[in-house]
Amino acid sequence: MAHNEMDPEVAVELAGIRESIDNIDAALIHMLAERFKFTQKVGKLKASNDLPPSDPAREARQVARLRALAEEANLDPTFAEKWFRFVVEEVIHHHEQARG
Ligand SMILES: C=C(O[C@@H]1C=C(C(=O)O)C=C[C@H]1O)C(=O)O
Repeated sequence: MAHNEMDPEVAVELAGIRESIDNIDAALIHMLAERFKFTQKVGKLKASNDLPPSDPAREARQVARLRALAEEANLDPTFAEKWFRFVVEEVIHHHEQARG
């Protein structure tokens, strides 16, 4: 079999696994969309009460919690923290915009 050809049984197995990956990716997009809906509400609340966009103490608690959850789930805690900080950076950007 040529290097770039796939055994039909392998192709079927791969397609089945990829269906689950596609479902998980779709769920992640929906969960992120919901998370941003709630963080936008926090942004409005902060803007109308003259509170700062970021809350480093809350972030530190969340980082500790998520790192522990990642360890329990056999997910790299450094990756979990990177993901969280990436999302929070976008949230804070939204909160700054909400302040006008
Ligand atoms: C959403 C908030 O605003 C910011 C974003 C956070 C987040 O996305 O988890 C956490 C803390 C804040 O820096 C909040 O204060 O709860």
